[in-house]
Amino acid sequence: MAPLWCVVPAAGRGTRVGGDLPKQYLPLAGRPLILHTLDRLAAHPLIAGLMVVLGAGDELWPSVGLLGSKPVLTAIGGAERCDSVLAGLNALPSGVGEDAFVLVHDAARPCVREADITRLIERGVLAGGGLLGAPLRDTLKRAGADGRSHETEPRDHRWRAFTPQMFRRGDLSQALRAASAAGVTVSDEAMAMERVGFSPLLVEGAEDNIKVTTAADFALAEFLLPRTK
Ligand SMILES: Nc1ccn([C@@H]2O[C@H](COP(=O)(O)OP(=O)(O)OP(=O)(O)O)[C@@H](O)[C@H]2O)c(=O)n1
Ligand SMILES: C[C@](O)(CO)[C@H](O)COP(=O)(O)O
Repeated sequence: MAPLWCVVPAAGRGTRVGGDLPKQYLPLAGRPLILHTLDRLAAHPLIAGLMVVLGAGDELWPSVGLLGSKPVLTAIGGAERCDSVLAGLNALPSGVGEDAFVLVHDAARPCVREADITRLIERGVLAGGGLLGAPLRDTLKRAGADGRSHETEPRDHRWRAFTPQMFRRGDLSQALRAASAAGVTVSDEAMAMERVGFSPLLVEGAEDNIKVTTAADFALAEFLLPRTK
């Protein structure tokens, strides 16, 4: 199989973490969070190159000092994650055809496992596209504005969505444009594809592929990093 490009949205502000710096540049085990993610992606034998999507006016990227033999390009993202992903897709090299599969992986998920990426690619290609995720394992409550549980919802057939997600470049670009034109902010690539009638394959991945979202997640990610190689 020909190696794929991976778009890495890294243009968020990390508001839920707080602080002055976007979370992707905060230290995790002594190095910027984003560097762990990019190193892991670049080391994957089925990944050809990285398209890192940065925030407008990002002055920190040059100091990241990513080393390696694979191409790393950058693009400027937008207000929402979906805008950033579309900007990254648009900026991919012309050699990446519309029919080529591309991966999208959050900069904020540094603990992704090589084996999970491989499984997503192998199964996703046959299915026309898919995403890593995991079935819900907890009882699910519907909360009211009063902070009380008003209903217990069925958890059957409910999955949490992770990244990477993988689709054909042209299909995903079109689906993201369609959502944007309709004024819908999709929270992941699969949602954009679902809206145009495609049913992405759910590929079960490790639950420790966490998204660093709050300050407390840094300690968890630091614990997980050496255990998820
Ligand atoms: N406009 C945006 C928003 C998010 N992202 C990226 O999408 C990934 C997942 O988003 P999330 O965890 O929500 O990051 P933030 O938007 O930075 O977090 P917050 O919502 O707390 O500000 C991150 O790698 C983030 O940098 C992006 O590229 N462009
Ligand atoms: C794409 C994603 O990682 C799937 O879980 C997630 O939705 C991105 O984070 P956000 O908080 O929705 O921007």
